[in-house]
Amino acid sequence: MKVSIIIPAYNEEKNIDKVLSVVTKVVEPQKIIVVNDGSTDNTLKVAQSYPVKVINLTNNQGKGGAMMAGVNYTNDDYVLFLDADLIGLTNEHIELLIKTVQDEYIDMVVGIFESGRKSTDLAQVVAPFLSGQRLIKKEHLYNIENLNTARFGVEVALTKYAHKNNLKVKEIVLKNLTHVMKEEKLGFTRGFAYRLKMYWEIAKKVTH
Ligand SMILES: O=c1ccn([C@@H]2O[C@H](COP(=O)(O)OP(=O)(O)O)[C@@H](O)[C@H]2O)c(=O)[nH]1
Ligand SMILES: O=C(O)[C@@H](COP(=O)(O)O)O[C@H]1O[C@H](CO)[C@@H](O)[C@H](O)[C@H]1O
Repeated sequence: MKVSIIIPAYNEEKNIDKVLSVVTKVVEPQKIIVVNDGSTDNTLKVAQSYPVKVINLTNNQGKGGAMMAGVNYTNDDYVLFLDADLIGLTNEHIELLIKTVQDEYIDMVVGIFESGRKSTDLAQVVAPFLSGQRLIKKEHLYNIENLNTARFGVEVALTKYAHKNNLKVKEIVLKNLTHVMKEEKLGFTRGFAYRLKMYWEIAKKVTH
């Protein structure tokens, strides 16, 4: 089974090291694709300092657009999406995600944070279908309309497609994993405003 890891990254210069230092030890470098989504910080430079493929989008496309840029680049049959701001990622997490698809012929595996931090654990208990950590058979992605413009609605679009088409989906627990929250990245006011924008992008996909 051939899997590429796709990491969409927008202004993650402070966070992406923690992810790339782990994935580059587990997976062959040519299988790792970082998509710099028009960042205005040094994300591009940091990503380029690792032995990975870096796709540089000069304008911000939103998360869905960045993910699909990676999907369109790879020839592998499966793609594993990981957020660039994970804290506590280990090779066991990556191996578990890949092994689950391999052993159980699952179409999509969704990784859920547990015992990472109370706030992020809770967010994923409430809305596991939003998780950015997921491995999926690439062919499905071409059947879903407008993923590249879905921005933060991309996970809802994937979840809805999976449900409608009776895909085999499995949620697995990723222990001791969390991520940097928007308010931590941007400060409370800007972070909260960005969160509301994300909810709007999600809501548009829920109702569409
Ligand atoms: O326009 C964007 C917004 C986000 N991201 C990336 O998508 C992932 C999830 O975004 P974020 O961490 O902001 O969302 P959260 O997990 O806080 O909801 C991260 O790797 C971001 O760098 C992106 O590539 N383009
Ligand atoms: O879990 C959530 O409610 C949101 C927000 O996370 P935080 O409140 O910033 O920890 O994060 C997820 O949702 C986004 C939209 O589906 C995904 O793109 C992110 O990858 C995911 O972490």
